[in-house]
Amino acid sequence: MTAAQAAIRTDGLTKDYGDRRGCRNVTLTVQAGEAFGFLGPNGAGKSTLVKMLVGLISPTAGSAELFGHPAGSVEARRRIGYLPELFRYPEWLTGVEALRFHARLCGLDNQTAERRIAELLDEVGIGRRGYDRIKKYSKGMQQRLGLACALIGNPDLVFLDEPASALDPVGRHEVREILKRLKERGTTIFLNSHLLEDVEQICDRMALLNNGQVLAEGPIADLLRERSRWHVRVGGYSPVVAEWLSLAVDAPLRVRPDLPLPPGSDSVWLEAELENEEQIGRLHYLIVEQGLTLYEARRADSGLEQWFLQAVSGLEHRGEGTRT
Ligand SMILES: Nc1ncnc2c1ncn2[C@@H]1O[C@H](COP(=O)(O)OP(=O)(O)OP(=O)(O)O)[C@@H](O)[C@H]1O
Repeated sequence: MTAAQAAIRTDGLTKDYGDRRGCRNVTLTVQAGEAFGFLGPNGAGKSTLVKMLVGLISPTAGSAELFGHPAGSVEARRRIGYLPELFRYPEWLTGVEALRFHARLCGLDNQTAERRIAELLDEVGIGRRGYDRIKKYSKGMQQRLGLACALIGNPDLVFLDEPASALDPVGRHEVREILKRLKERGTTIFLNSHLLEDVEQICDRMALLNNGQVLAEGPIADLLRERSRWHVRVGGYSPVVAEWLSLAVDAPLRVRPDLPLPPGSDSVWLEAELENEEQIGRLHYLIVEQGLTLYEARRADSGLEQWFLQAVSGLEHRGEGTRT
């Protein structure tokens, strides 16, 4: 990819709020068409970075470009959509009126705006409720409206700051599907989220921010190629076989009597700490080879969740109190 094709390029981007650190020396590239996850504990500086990228606040130092244009410039803004983390729309408007307002801001003519609004009401699951006043919307409905507003101008790059935090599991699933469709259409997605499962399913690459600084960055698959915990349910278990399996895969294996079993089952759950995903294939093979029955196998945690917890454990989190 050439420099001009990068959707986002930051160089030493820094923001201080007086003596409080927002972001420090962030250098990142997000290629056009990529879905990029931006993770970090509360107060890490994620929203601060997004606000600089969309041009809502100015950096203290460093620079940022979107599609080769300075962040905040009209040329850059023309290509983006933004769903802020904390947003409120005027409650007396209907959802459709709020969307019309955003369509005007994006410079859409009336005909295009009405067509886009009808498409988006459907896509984000608001439907006919779009004609209700926003004051009657639940938080989840408001979040769906926010997503529609961010997408109204058919942006090349969309910044989503916690787009599913107020949604129930069905709503989260729907938003995930919307983002997957956007990605298929080639839209670049910058996703700030604490919902690690969403990041894991949608994003190609990610960065982890802590205390304003990037701790790790790369393809999710590479970052996750680390130790993971697996649960396998087997029949015909004996301690001797389990010990043999543990030696054969070179990984600790222990029984988990606390995990629920189907009624009447004489199977047991085993937990394996594996260094890499290849080991799980070998473990399955050996279980069957030893004459045990393999009923089910699953990853014990979201791989990303475990990675995140390990990455930030022992580090100082800024929380809301620590100064620069
Ligand atoms: N306008 C502001 N004035 C002063 N300090 C601010 C301001 N905005 C953010 N901060 C501080 O900057 C730091 C980073 O905040 P930011 O909101 O960017 O973090 P975040 O990673 O988005 O957090 P969260 O996950 O909780 O949304 C925090 O310590 C916060 O208190």
